[in-house]
Amino acid sequence: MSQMKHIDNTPSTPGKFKMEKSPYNRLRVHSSLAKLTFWSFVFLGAIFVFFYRSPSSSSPVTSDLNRRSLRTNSYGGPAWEKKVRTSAKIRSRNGISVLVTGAAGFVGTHVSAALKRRGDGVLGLDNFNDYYDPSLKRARQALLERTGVYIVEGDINDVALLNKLFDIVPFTHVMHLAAQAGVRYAMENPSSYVHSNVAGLVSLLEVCKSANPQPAIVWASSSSVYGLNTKVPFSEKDRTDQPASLYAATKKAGEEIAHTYNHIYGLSLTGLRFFTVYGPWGRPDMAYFFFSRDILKGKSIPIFEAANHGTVARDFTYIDDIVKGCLGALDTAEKSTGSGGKKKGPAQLRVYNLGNTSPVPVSDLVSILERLLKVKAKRMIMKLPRNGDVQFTHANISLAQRELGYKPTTDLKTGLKKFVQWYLSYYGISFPVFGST
Ligand SMILES: O=C(O)[C@H]1O[C@H](OP(=O)(O)OP(=O)(O)OC[C@H]2O[C@@H](n3ccc(=O)[nH]c3=O)[C@H](O)[C@@H]2O)[C@H](O)[C@@H](O)[C@H]1O
Repeated sequence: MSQMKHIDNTPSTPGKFKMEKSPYNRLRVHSSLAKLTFWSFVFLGAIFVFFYRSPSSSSPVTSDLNRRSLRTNSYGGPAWEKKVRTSAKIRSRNGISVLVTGAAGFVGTHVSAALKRRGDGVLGLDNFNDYYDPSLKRARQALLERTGVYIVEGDINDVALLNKLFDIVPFTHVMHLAAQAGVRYAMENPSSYVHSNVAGLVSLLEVCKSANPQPAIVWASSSSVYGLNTKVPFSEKDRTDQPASLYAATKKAGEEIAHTYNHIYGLSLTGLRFFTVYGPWGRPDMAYFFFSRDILKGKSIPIFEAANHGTVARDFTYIDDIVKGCLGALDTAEKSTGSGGKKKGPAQLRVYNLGNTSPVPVSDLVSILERLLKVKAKRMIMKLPRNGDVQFTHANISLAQRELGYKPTTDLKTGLKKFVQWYLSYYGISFPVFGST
């Protein structure tokens, strides 16, 4: 303490000390001090105004990113590294080690659990944002923890964290499922789509390209890239240059970005176009999920229809079928060819539809839910809003069938029954629902 005082009182330069001795200088010093104090206040005032009044600091983008806790929590230390290593440890012959981004998400949880079950090493990464109820994500995390999968809490835009993970584990594969999902929400919060689906993808690929060895990457694209395409069923060869939502546009951008990283750096990249995936542990922002909630509550549900009472339909695909498609893509992914950020030869670049090949009108989806929940829905027929929805989706899956061994086996009725079973038990609703279907 006394030492501190001594340091504080010591003039920093001998010259300053000398100045204090002349009365003239003292006067000058006082007036300079007054000036200094005045300008300090002006400066502090300006800082206050900048940080608390600036429109950019309270802009929806900044406040939204803060609110949605996209920042990486602290990480590091031997205990943390041990958890990372243990989770990613391969436990079967010919197993792979996979970094699963978006592991606390719907598809991420199911894929992580399936990989772990067959003995692969799995490390999860998720930012636990609040796009929908984070407690559901925490429940999925708890589920995965029980199977031995650790989820690192962090954002895919955090390059330092990603590099650290690759330093600790030489991942053979990345299953990239972290994304801003939802077609309609893109009009409310466009920047979150750019943040996760474009910037986040680039930061992940930047890290993958420099990793040694480079991993093979399988990632989630979307059926929405077909946009206004009217040729059915949708084939991978069809045009995808007419997206109907910003969500679709960012997924399409992802496919082009994948092409670039494959071309320049020799990264092995496989994009999977998921078709309206549903099932237990699903996303509450999706229609089948909130329809179930609102039917049980006796609330009316908006059912979209196209012009001239046209049917709106989706190729709803059950989660277990999607998981098989993801594993098929991982298992057939060839190695990346680059090293040290340099391409050494051509690498695999693939895109597949993962759908069910059987579109169902949304009104039929509601009828199935009514039977399962034993409650009549209050239907409110509405015109399909012009906010990104397309009238129908229908996947041609012959390419995935041929090359990934993908073969969906669950129809909507069977899949929704499993969903409703899970929904009632998860939310503790006791209800004599089953038996009649
Ligand atoms: O395949 C995809 O790539 C996308 O699938 C999913 O989008 P969608 O197919 O639009 O699913 P979802 O919202 O459940 O609406 C289902 C149906 O209900 C209709 N719908 C919807 C809301 C409503 O209030 N009323 C209604 O009729 C609606 O018109 C639609 O016909 C994912 O959310 C998206 O993240 C992405 O992965």
